[in-house]
Amino acid sequence: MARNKRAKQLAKEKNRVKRTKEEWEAMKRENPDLGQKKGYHLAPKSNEMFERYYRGIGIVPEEEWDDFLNTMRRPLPTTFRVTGSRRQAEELLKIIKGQYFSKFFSTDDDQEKIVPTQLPWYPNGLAWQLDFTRKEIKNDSALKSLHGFLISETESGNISRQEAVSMLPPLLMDIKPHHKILDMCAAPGSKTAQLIEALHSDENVPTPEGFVVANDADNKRCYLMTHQVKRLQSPNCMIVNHDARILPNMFYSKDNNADVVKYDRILCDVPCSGDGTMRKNPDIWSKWHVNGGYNLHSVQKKILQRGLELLAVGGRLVYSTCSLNPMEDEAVILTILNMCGGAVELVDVSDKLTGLKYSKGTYSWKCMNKTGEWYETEEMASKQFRNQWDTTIYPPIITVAQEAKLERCIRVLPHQNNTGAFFIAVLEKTRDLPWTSGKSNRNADPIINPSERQDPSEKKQSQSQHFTFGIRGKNGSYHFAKCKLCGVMLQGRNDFNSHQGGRKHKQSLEDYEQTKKTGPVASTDPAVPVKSDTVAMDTEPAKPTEHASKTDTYSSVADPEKPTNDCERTTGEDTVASGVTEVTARKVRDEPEVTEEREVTGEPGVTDTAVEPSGKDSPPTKRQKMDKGETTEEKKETEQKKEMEEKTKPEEIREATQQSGIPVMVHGHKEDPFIFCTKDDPIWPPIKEFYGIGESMCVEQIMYRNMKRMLYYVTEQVRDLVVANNERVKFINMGVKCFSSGPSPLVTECDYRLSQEGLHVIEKYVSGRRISMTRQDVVTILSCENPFIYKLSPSTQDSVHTIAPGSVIFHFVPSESDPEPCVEILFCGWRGKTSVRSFVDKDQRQHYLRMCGVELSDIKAQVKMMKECKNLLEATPGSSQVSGTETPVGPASGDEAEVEKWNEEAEAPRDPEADEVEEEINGDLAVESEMLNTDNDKANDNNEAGIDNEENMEDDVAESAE
Ligand SMILES: C[S@@+](CC[C@H](N)C(=O)[O-])C[C@H]1O[C@@H](n2cnc3c(N)ncnc32)[C@H](O)[C@@H]1O
Repeated sequence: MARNKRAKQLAKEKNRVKRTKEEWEAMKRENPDLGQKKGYHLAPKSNEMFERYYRGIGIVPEEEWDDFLNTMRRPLPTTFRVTGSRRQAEELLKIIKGQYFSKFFSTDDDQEKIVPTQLPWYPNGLAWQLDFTRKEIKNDSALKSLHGFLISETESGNISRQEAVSMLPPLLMDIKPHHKILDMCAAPGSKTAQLIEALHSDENVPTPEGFVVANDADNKRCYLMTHQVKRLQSPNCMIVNHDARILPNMFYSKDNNADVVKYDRILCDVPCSGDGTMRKNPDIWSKWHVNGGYNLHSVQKKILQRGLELLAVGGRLVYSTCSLNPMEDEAVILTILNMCGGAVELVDVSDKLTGLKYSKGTYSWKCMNKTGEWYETEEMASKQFRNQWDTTIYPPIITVAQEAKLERCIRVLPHQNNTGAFFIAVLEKTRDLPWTSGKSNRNADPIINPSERQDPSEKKQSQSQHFTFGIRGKNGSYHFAKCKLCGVMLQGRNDFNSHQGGRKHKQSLEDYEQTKKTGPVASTDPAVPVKSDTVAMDTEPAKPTEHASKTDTYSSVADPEKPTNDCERTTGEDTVASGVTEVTARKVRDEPEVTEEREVTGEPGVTDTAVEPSGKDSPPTKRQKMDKGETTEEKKETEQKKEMEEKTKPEEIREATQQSGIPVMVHGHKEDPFIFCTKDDPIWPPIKEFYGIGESMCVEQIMYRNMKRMLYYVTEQVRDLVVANNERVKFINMGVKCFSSGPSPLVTECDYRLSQEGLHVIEKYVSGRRISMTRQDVVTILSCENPFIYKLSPSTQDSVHTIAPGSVIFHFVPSESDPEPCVEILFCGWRGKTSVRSFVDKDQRQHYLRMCGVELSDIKAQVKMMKECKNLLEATPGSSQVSGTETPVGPASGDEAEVEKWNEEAEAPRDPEADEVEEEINGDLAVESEMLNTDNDKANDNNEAGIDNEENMEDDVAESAE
């Protein structure tokens, strides 16, 4: 019987796919370009099911529907925000406005111009939006150079290209430097980067004591995030790799009685169907399926539930999705709020969003099945639909939604601000959750399944004693009830049956009794802020149409100008949505299979519900998994785990630990261990001596991996957490690189060189090997490959001569007489016998040159001219000294100084990473630059650097245009 059903369903599904293919073929016939050319923008931007669903549930007011749909079909504008220290950000913004934006405003024809728009709700005017297409980038030189500029400054960590709406959740977290922050689903890390920036944003607190734990379940995406986070150069961040639903507790020390870490701020940017990103990822149009939202509802609830467990009382959690779907948004929030019985509240953040247009969270929605039938209650739903999905997807009665203050949720619709769509709910925990006792013990970690710690003999509770009944369905059964003790709203038979089973309910009862003994937490009912008679109404369920109109549109400030150009965009965030899309697509594809297996097992009640935290809403046990069949995601996870276990050899690690006597940590597959230096580590004294490092720098905060080639620095708090939790938490990455090994015959005392990445963190401890310089010196060093010391200003030369060869810190502090831009510049370099050089990568170098007022874009033309001159000279008979420049390496013959310099530099160690980049930057042209510069003209030096940089920019632009 079950087999027949399965066969039928498969056939049906096949037909559906076939029809879609046929449709696709037909479209291809109509448009021969479709699918032929590279470029996803040719994907069809319509989906009947999508339109039917979203028009039906009413989150978009009818009169705005066309505007909504048209905007969804347009490409997304480019947005970016300026980051870094306040001073640097101000200066960079001046450059952006002066050198780049001004070109857009200078209209010399009647053509519609691109108008950069400031995002009014982003602090200090540091976020901007531009509406342009790739074609426009190609054809417009101003756009091209702006694009190159954005790419370069993004790499150096001074600009973040991020979708506008994606900037909202971190802003609403109200982060302070002492906060312990958790990002539960963090990859690829655009919001993590914003969280780190926020942690470091108070310039009066140079070393924040807080930290960011950035987690993602996908190991590969954790590595993507590593790159993103590295740009921020923060010693306060750790990347970990866990399923957020069962994210392990961290403890403050290894001591068995140690407190569990509770976070002050948590970002729960859950995996979602991603239909809010269709403007950026048009392929979602064809993949979208109504089941996507139902599928993800359960995992979203579990992640949010775990987040709230890990949140400190008084702490704030921001839940967000880039989905429009109430199943993934309000339904998740409401379920979990109900489960928390008043211990968690939605926060009104409307005063923080001045200038942003958005819709309030909706009180109601409807469920649609894949054939387009609508269900407003669980009772209305077909048996198959009921069995297939969680009971918590159905809309609540209006009073419940009102009590939960669902209107405090924020839904940004694309046409409101010309952005992607987004949903945000800001939650605050006012007391311990009903099913936790406040302090977890190690064995109860994670608290995902409190029910399993219950004595089964105590399960039975009297129904009437503990529940207030709500609405009675047509068949006479209650489809709404509220637990008097824990305040949980129960919707439908499944919830009710499982709740009255008393697992979680029993836990709440214990908490209640405990509260009565130890003193009041709340003045009245311990967990239920709601008057029970509010819900004890035997009335008809509220009609969804009543609620749909609750979706008010807000515009607290005058309408910001909205660019309306039809355009395409490129952002650094593409990877975010691709991950999301993957999940969606996978889920939708998996759907018939999962359904079938549930039916085959004959377990209609197997749907996991978040209202019941005990058991059903917890991640499935092994047994359950076998019964239900794992989803593709879970299978992948299991495979990853297996792979990791195979690659981790505990015996070897134990042995290494015993031999070295220092903590050895093994995490993640293919991971080298993280090893922290000890106080008497032999690695440290030569470094300390050579660089004049004070006692205040704690060697135990220095970590290395494998061969001790690179030394990384973390804050004390991060170090303590890593050491205390290395056996339970899978750490992927942390720390900023502060030294790298590179022995040189010129320096016998110390084999380690300073690294630019961690320089700003450790420089305050370094008293030796610092060279103060003028701004012109900075330009000289950054624009020539190995300028002679005599090319520097006299005062700088004096300073250089007091220091022996080796790694150094170059430091420029602007004085009042220095022209703008006026910022402090600090970078690593090398003092050779007769020359100096920088160890700064291409993008950072460009950034510093800009911060010195060098206009890279204008240099290009000059260098082009120089190149032409050079070619002309080469073609001229008798110009032998210039033809020597064709030799890419080695000095020009006969020039003594050049020969000496060449010999010396051959001895100088090079940073392997910097080398790669520098070779790319300098290449033959830089060598040419030195050769061409026979007259020591510094201006020409700068120009040469300019051509390199500009050419690299062009490459970048070309790459991203690909
Ligand atoms: C919407 S994306 C996060 C985007 C990210 N916050 C950002 O701003 O760049 C969702 C992420 O959740 C991850 N994910 C999916 N299921 C997860 C789970 N059970 N636990 C933790 N992460 C999960 C995915 O790998 C994906 O990277």
